[in-house]
Amino acid sequence: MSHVHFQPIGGAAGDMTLAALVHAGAPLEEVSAVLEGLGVGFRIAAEPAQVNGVGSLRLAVGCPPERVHRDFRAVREMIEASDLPARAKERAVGAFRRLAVAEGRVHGRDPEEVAFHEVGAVDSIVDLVGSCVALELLGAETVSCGPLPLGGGVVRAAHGPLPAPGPATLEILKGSKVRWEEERHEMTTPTGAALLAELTGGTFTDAAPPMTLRSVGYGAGRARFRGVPNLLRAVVGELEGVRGDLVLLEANVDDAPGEVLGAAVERLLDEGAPDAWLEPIFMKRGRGAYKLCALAPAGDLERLARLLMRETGTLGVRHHPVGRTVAGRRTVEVELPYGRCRVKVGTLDGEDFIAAPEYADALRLARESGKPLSRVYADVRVAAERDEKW
Ligand SMILES: O=C([S-])c1cc(C(=O)S)c[n+]([C@@H]2O[C@H](COP(=O)(O)O)[C@@H](O)[C@H]2O)c1
Ligand code: NI
Repeated sequence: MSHVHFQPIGGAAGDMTLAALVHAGAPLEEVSAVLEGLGVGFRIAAEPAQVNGVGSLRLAVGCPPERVHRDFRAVREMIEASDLPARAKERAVGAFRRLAVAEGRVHGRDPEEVAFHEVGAVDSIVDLVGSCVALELLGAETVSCGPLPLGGGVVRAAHGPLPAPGPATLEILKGSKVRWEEERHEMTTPTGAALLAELTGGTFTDAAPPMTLRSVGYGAGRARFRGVPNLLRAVVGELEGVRGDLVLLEANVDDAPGEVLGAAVERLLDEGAPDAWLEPIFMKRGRGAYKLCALAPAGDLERLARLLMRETGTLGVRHHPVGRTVAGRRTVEVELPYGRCRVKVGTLDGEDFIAAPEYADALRLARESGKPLSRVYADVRVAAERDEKW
């Protein structure tokens, strides 16, 4: 299970977050391809930067002039109607909600109707949605972040000069631990604060969980600070060991056809259950039936239990917290004469113990090359050994 810990050394903004995740290994072309599905016109330029000698990435988002009114309601509907992975949608909408609620409080507006100015809207959509997609590409299930730094001085905004930190930034961070730095610059923007507050649930701490380090990325800010490098660092790692963050949902069903049960399993998986399956059982008086089981992240218990009831018609769902011992894992890639395939490598106590070809990639290669799936698996394993990927 992957975890990303952000260190907001010089602060955080939406573009710095996306830049740090891309620099840590999330492929920008894949992020852009998913964003194109939203139908907003944009360009992203990624330029390598040196901040106090540290190699990093700086992103610039541009967009053609557009005449679309984008308030929170419109942005939310656009994200919800998209093909983004369920968790990326939830995270992105949650971040926009925090931004809209904060702006609404500052400017005395209904959050639903807070307008994101056209150019700023596309910028924020690319930064926020892009970061959530990048987290999916890195497989990040959990995120932590150190306390965000707040600078000072004045920033130029659409309505004139504003005090830094922006009033919206402070609204978003109410209830969260922050850090004050003696810089006459804005260090954390409303967009950066909203995204990181959503990803961490508003708890900012330097205490990252123990992990096996996989990659590190640096997102560069634009201003030059006197006291700290203007960088946001993303540290990506694998958590391993005992975890107690899942709940097992179970329901015995004896009156639903197989297609309905199969569809329920698919929906549960699509909606964020890490696993879902059916077990044949015998109920009272020897009646054959199925037990529908799903693992749910603790925070999604109610939503997934309701989904299970709606899909199967069952009137109740049992749930139990489940502990699990998990291995660390990372994804590598191998090149075969007929295409590329990802390989999941499992680690225990820092040592690799298994390398498993990614089923979806191997199946695609088998279909494209006409080779049996078992042959593709064998070729992938040989290539992984040959290239010392594990
Ligand atoms: O334009 C508006 S309404 C605006 C409001 C605020 C408040 O804090 S309220 C702040 N700003 C500043 O605009 C830039 C861009 O912010 P992003 O979050 O989109 O990166 C930044 O300097 C904000 O402080 C604008
Ligand atoms: Ni504002």
